[in-house]
Amino acid sequence: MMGAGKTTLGRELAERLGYTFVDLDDYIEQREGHTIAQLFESEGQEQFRKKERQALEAVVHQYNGVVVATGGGTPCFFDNMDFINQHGTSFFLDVPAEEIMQRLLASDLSVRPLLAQKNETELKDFIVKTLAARRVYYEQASYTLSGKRYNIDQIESLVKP
Ligand SMILES: Nc1ncnc2c1ncn2[C@@H]1O[C@H](COP(=O)(O)OP(=O)(O)O)[C@@H](O)[C@H]1O
Ligand SMILES: O=C(O)C1=C[C@@H](OP(=O)(O)O)[C@@H](O)[C@H](O)C1
Ligand SMILES: [Mg+2]
Repeated sequence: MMGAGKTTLGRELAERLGYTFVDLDDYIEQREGHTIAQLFESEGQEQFRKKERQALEAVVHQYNGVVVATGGGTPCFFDNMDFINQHGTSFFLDVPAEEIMQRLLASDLSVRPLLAQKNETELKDFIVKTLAARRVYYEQASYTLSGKRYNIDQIESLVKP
């Protein structure tokens, strides 16, 4: 989910493993020459999801030994979750909604177009509802990491060949 810490943890895990780190949002922004917010604004979410899937495929083919931090919506469109699991080991960061809320409120909401311009009540409502709707996709991950803090040694041991 947005704010769960995929980008932060992914970067750290890649460093530990000596793998390349790719943040899928950053990758799309570089390919397209526009920010995620601009892409949502100019083309809408449906077109963004197509670009996101294309980027996912491109990353898988481009790198060998890569940690990918997807966007929070990536697993929930097309057969992306199957694609992810066919090509790697996946992790669902199952962070409590209350903690996600705190993290997002302390961050810049404008970079996440689905959250921009929401007040605190709307944000809370959106996170709880979206998390509930997306859980069915997220739970298809190879591993679920629950809670606010993770043991990076443990995660490393799950992916180390
Ligand atoms: N384990 C953590 N504990 C507290 N704050 C965190 C943790 N991981 C990430 N954050 C913070 O939460 C926000 C969202 O993290 P980020 O890695 O961008 O999440 P995501 O990529 O899943 O949207 C950032 O401000 C980040 O600094
Ligand atoms: O959950 C989502 O639908 C989205 C999550 C974002 O990534 P993060 O999960 O890294 O914030 C980004 O891909 C876009 O704003 C849409
Ligand atoms: Mg991210």
